[in-house]
Amino acid sequence: MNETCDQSCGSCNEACDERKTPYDMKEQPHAGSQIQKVIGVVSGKGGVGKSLVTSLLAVSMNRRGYRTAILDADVTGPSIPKAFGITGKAMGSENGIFPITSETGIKLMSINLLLPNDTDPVVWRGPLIAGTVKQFWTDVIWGEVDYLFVDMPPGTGDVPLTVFQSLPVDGIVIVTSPQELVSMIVEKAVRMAEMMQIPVLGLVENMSWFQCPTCDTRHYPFGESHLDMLARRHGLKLLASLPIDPAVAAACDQGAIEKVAGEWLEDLGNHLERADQKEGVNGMKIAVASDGTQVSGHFGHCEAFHIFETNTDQVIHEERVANPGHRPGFLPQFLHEQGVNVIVSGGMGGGAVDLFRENGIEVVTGAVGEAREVVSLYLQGKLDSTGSVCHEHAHEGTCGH
Ligand SMILES: Nc1ncnc2c1ncn2[C@@H]1O[C@H](COP(=O)(O)OP(=O)(O)OP(=O)(O)O)[C@@H](O)[C@H]1O
Repeated sequence: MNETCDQSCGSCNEACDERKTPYDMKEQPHAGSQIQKVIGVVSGKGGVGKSLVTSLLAVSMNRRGYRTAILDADVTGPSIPKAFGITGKAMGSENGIFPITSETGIKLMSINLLLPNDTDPVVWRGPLIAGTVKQFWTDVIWGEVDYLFVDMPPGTGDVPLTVFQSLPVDGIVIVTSPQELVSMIVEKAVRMAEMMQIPVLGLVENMSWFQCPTCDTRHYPFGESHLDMLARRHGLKLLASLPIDPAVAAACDQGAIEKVAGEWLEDLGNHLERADQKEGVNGMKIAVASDGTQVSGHFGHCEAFHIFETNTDQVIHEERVANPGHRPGFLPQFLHEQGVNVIVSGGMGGGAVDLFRENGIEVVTGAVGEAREVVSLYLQGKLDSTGSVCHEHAHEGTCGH
C-alpha cells in the first residue's frame, strides 16, 4: 500500500494487495451535463439496423416528452446526422463542444458533425476511436437529458468494450435480424453484456418480415426467426419486431426519421419505459390461454387468460381475465394492452402468431397440461414451443385465424 493511501480504491489504479474495490474506469461527464439514463444500442454485426433503431428509440422517447439525446459512437460508420437531416457542424468553445439539436429537439453528437466533409473516411486505429467516443461523453455539454442513447459500433471489439468501461451504461438494447448466423453472433453480445454486468433491457428484431404491397401477404425473406428461443435462454425480452419498410429506408435517406410513424415505434418506447421503471430486467407477464386450469387447445376460443406476473424465476402474482371475445386481430392487441410479454397456448392461427410478434410478444404453442405447471416449466427454460400453427379447417375461427 502507498504511504499516501486515502483508501479510495475506486479511483486508484495501483497494483495493490490491499485493494478493496476494483479500479473504476468510468469517466466523468462534462460539468454542464446532467444525464439521467444512458442506454446503449448494440448489434452483433453491422447492417442489421442498429442506427435506425437508435434513432427510432430517441424519436419515440422524445415524443413522450423525455429530453432525449444520441451519442453516435459508431465513429467509422456514422449515420445518425444523415437520418435526422443534419448538415450543419457542431460548435465549440474553450469550455466544451455543443451538440446539434434536431428539428424536434433531440440533441446529437457524431464525428460527422466535426469533420469538414461528411464523406471523409475515419481511418483511425481503435484507441483513437475509443478516445473520441470518451470525449463525446467528457467534452460535450449535453445539458439536461433524460435518455442518452449510444449508437455503438457493431460487434464486441475494442471500442464497445471501452464504451462499456468508461460510460455509465444503465442498460443495452440488442438489435438483430432473423438469420440463424446473426442469432449466434447476438449471443456473443449478450455474453459480453453479462461479463460487463450491464443489464440487457431486451432484444429488437429488425427486418423480420415484408408486407407485399400488391398481394398484402407477409413474406419472411430471412426465414423464420429463432430469437424467441435465444431470448428465453437468457431470460430476455423481445421488445419489438420491425418489418422491412421501404418508407423507413426512404425517411433515413431523406433525413426525415422524425416523421416516421408506426405502432412498432410506439411499442419500443412503451417497452423501454416499462423495462426501465417497473419490472426491472427480468420481470414479465405470461398469459396462458386456458380452459379451467388447463392450457387451451384453441387460443381464440379459450375460456380465459391466466396472467402470471413473474420475476426472474418465480410467479409473484396471478390473475384470471375472461376471454373478452374473439374477433380477428383483437386479442393480440388486448393482451398487449395488459402488458403481456409471452402468450402460451395449445393451438394458434398463423395470423395471431404474426400479430403477437408484431406487438413484441413471444409466442409458445403446442403446450399441454396445467397452466401453472406450464409457466413453471417456462421459467426453468424447459418449455419448448412446437412452433406449430393451426391450419385445420375444423379450427377455422377458433385459433385466432
Ligand atoms: N426495417 C427496415 N426497413 C427498411 N430499411 C431498413 C430497415 N432497417 C434498416 N434499414 C436500412 O438499412 C440500412 C442499414 O441500417 P443501419 O444503418 O441502421 O444499420 P446498422 O446496423 O446501424 O449498420 P452499421 O452497423 O453498419 O452502422 C439503412 O439504409 C437503413 O435505412
